[in-house]
Amino acid sequence: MSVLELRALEKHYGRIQAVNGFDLKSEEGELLAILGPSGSGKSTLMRMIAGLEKPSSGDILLDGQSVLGIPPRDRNVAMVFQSFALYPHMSVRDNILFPLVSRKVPKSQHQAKLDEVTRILEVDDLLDRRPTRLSGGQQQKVALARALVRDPELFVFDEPLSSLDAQIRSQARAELRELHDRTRITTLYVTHDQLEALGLADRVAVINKGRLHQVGTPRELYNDPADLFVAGFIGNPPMNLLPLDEHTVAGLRPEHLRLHADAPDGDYVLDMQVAIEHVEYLGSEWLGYGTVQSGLADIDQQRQHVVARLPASIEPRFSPGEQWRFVGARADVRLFDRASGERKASQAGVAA
Ligand SMILES: Nc1ncnc2c1ncn2[C@@H]1O[C@H](COP(=O)(O)OP(=O)(O)OP(=O)(O)O)[C@@H](O)[C@H]1O
Repeated sequence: MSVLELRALEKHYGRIQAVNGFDLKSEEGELLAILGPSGSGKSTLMRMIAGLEKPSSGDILLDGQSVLGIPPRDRNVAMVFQSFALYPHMSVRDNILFPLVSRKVPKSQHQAKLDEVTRILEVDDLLDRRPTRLSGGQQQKVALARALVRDPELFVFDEPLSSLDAQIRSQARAELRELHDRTRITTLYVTHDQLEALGLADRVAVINKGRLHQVGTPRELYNDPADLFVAGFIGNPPMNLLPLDEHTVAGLRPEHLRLHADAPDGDYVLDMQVAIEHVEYLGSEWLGYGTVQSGLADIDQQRQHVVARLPASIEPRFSPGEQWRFVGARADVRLFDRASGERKASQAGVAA
């Protein structure tokens, strides 16, 4: 088990700041997800860790030792790509053994390593086949076996599930987690898919435009986003972000937007009249969409949309075309500074 540490890591391409001063440290044996939208710097970061790209400044350490001077093949970092990058002309067996051959590990050790990883990944019956004849899920297992065979100190996964069908993705996710729990190899899991990051990782680092916005457990990110970017990115649909006054944006999860009529005596920070526009039934829940008519700052300058989420078991009492009074309780509302986007330290001081 190893600890990966990034210190003030930067990469710029001319004037583009692809990675902008990252400080990040994994725990030993942790599965740490790097989550960000397209162009946020995920690939650049990963390539620097693998040694394929040189940082502009800063340092990358494995177990306290800088790896910057070490060429990629000597870094004990195993990458698994979204394309799996298997060699089509080689059998599954030769694909799995390839890292041992290229690192000149004595042949006498190959069979034991092969047995070990094929048992863990349950690919014993695929060894004589060509990768092109395998399903996506099987190819993924072979790619994982090939990464595991060299006993890496660190796994770096680049969206390893994105080329799989939606149906087998959740199963593949569970298998990845199981593999991690069994091997406890420190893993960096790079993805733009929040479901994957939140569902798999011990902690998630949220990045955007080369900047690290927040590192936390999935629960911390969901309940306590550090800034407006994280608040607007995590959750589907994400937080309602509503201008409360000149200096403050209020964030409220769709499931916390409630009808005033259901609990008229609460301690509310948000109290709004909402015109219902449409209601969606999604099987497990209802989503109600509306626009705020009163109760916020700047309401006359721009339309403020809100989304409310209800469990499918509750029939919505509101219908399109109606106006209802909706509220957000103090305990549920998160406050952000409008200018900086940062979370405000205290919920106090805002009038209900
Ligand atoms: N070789 C390069 N030369 C110039 N700019 C680059 C280069 N590689 C990446 N960039 C720029 O750096 C920024 C980060 O790109 P990067 O590929 O790391 O993002 P990403 O999060 O992996 O995106 P995606 O999810 O779309 O792959 C982008 O603005 C990109 O255009």
